[in-house]
Amino acid sequence: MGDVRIALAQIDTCVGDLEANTRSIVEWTRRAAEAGADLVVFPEMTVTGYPIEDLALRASFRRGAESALQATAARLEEEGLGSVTVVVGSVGEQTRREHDAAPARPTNQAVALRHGSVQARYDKHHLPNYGVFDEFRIFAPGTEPCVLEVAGARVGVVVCEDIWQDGGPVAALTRAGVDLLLVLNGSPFEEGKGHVRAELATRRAREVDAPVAYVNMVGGQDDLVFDGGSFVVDAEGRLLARAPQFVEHLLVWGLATRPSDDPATDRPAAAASAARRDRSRAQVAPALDPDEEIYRALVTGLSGYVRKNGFRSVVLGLSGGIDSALVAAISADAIGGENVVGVSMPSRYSSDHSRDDAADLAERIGADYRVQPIKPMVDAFEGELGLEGVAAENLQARVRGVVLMALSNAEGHLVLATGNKSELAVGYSTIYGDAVGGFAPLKDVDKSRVWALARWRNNAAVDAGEVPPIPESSITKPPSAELRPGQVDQDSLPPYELLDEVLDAYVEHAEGRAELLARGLDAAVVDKVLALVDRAEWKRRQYPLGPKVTALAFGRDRRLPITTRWREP
Ligand SMILES: Nc1ncnc2c1ncn2[C@@H]1O[C@H](COP(=O)(O)OP(=O)(O)OC[C@H]2O[C@@H]([n+]3cccc(C(=O)O)c3)[C@H](O)[C@@H]2O)[C@@H](O)[C@H]1O
Ligand SMILES: Nc1ncnc2c1ncn2[C@@H]1O[C@H](COP(=O)(O)OP(=O)(O)OP(=O)(O)O)[C@@H](O)[C@H]1O
Ligand SMILES: NC(=O)CC[C@H](N)C(=O)O
Repeated sequence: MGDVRIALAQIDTCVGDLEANTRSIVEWTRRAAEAGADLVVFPEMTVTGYPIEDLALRASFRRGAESALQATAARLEEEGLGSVTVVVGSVGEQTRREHDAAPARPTNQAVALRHGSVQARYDKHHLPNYGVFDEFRIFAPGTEPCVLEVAGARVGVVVCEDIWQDGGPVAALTRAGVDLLLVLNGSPFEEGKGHVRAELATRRAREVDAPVAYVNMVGGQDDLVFDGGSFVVDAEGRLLARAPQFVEHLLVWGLATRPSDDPATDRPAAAASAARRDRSRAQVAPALDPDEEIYRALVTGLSGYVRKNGFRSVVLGLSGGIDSALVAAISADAIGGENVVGVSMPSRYSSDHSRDDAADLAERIGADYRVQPIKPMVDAFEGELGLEGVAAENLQARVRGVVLMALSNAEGHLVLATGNKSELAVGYSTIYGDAVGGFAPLKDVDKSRVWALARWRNNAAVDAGEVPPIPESSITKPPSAELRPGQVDQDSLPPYELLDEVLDAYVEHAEGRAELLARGLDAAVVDKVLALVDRAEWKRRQYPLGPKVTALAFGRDRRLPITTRWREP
């Protein structure tokens, strides 16, 4: 047996775009073939995109995916790529037993294509059903392991969650003996997850006593961001190759084995670690700094959402504050500053510096900057309705929401909501006001991190010899909604540093009041924050979606009843 060249095609698929996804499979297989690959492996559910949620339950969708898969096999052969073994993911159907009256259930499938036909199919065994995943609802689990023969090597195939659980297919492959374990992944990004994936791969590599090739998808899909970062570890878990994060990439690596009648061991020679060594000089992309990683995840999430939903531009209100400034900078990095419409909407309480900072920011990022005073509109509403207090304050935010939605309707921009995770936690936004929009880039970023990301982005610009996008005063000024004279957030909220500490314990770690007090937190602060968080559940449910970047994002990760009388004792 000679060298087996393996290509990990880290691509960006779009859910439901069978045509584009399969075109991409052919294109990246061509690149892999040019790089001399015997085997090219794509991410989880390549043909359909991931996650497909209840599309899996539509027979018409499953038929469409299967015919796209068959057409891809034929096209690969027609284009002279048939000798490469191509492993892709798709939606499959459970093999039905004879006399089985129940309709076949969908499966999350890996499929090996070669010479124009399907060589093997593997159904994912372990279906994740926690956090953002609901795979038990839509898929039936597989029961059989899968081993491919590629250029004389035995290649085991599993899908994502299969390596997160003990037993099942990895145990079966250990018994069967493999030279390589392939893992097709749709593993959503969250802070620090790279280490977890590497540890898991190491564990499974040692278990099967063979290298593990882990290929992950890249790109944004609704509230999920896929960061790529595909990699290969050897049988001891040492890193051999790693793709960069947040970009499509082809990672090529060579597995070399000695002849199959290895006398050094009585185990199947193909599975013996002594019979394997890595001869590749594949690249190892450097790991990213934590702030850069999150910033780039946000950029990827936003650009994916904009592009895949057919938008070309975004619109947002520029207040001169840090949240809108950071969202504008992320937008400029995602789709180009010229596609960002920033609107300053001064009210009677807007300070001069907030307008200057908004204009300065827009100039720095090259945005389409507009000024739309809202005073006449607010006055008209106030006069007609006779409003005062909170009702009058919120009117300003609501008029701004109307202006942004009007620009969206008239010119086709996606409206961005600028709220951050801390505000979302305590309901500190005006519903149907600054909470309007289609996408909320900072939804999973707490206020402390908002400042850190702004500083990171500005420093990165300085390092690159560019103009920092965010005006320094937007970073240093005290946060204010400017809904009444001299208002600052800290009139009604604890300092953000303290607020974020309480939120981290209560929301992210689901600690109770007693545990919070045991941390030494002030009882009055704890009681206030918990009451605000509990009361704001309904507001969060109506908030636009935004990219998940932490272990626990509001939305699918944290599902609480809105109507509940439970309060922390
Ligand atoms: N359980 C429930 N189910 C359905 N609806 C419920 C509800 N509880 C209240 N409501 C509704 O919610 C309304 C109150 O909510 P809402 O109208 O939003 O108003 P509200 O939450 O009372 O006030 C908005 C707060 O956000 C602050 N803010 C506003 C704008 C920007 C920023 C910022 O810094 O970014 C901060 C502002 O200073 C104020 O403290 C009620 O009138 C009621 O209609
Ligand atoms: N004068 C304004 N002109 C345009 N948009 C505004 C204005 N004031 C508020 N907004 C919009 O409403 C959002 C809520 O901002 P607000 O100033 O109330 O609080 P914030 O959370 O501190 O946000 P920021 O840090 O962006 O100021 C802003 O991010 C911005 O999109
Ligand atoms: N698609 C999957 O099976 C992903 C599940 C796995 N726990 C991950 O987050 O990577």
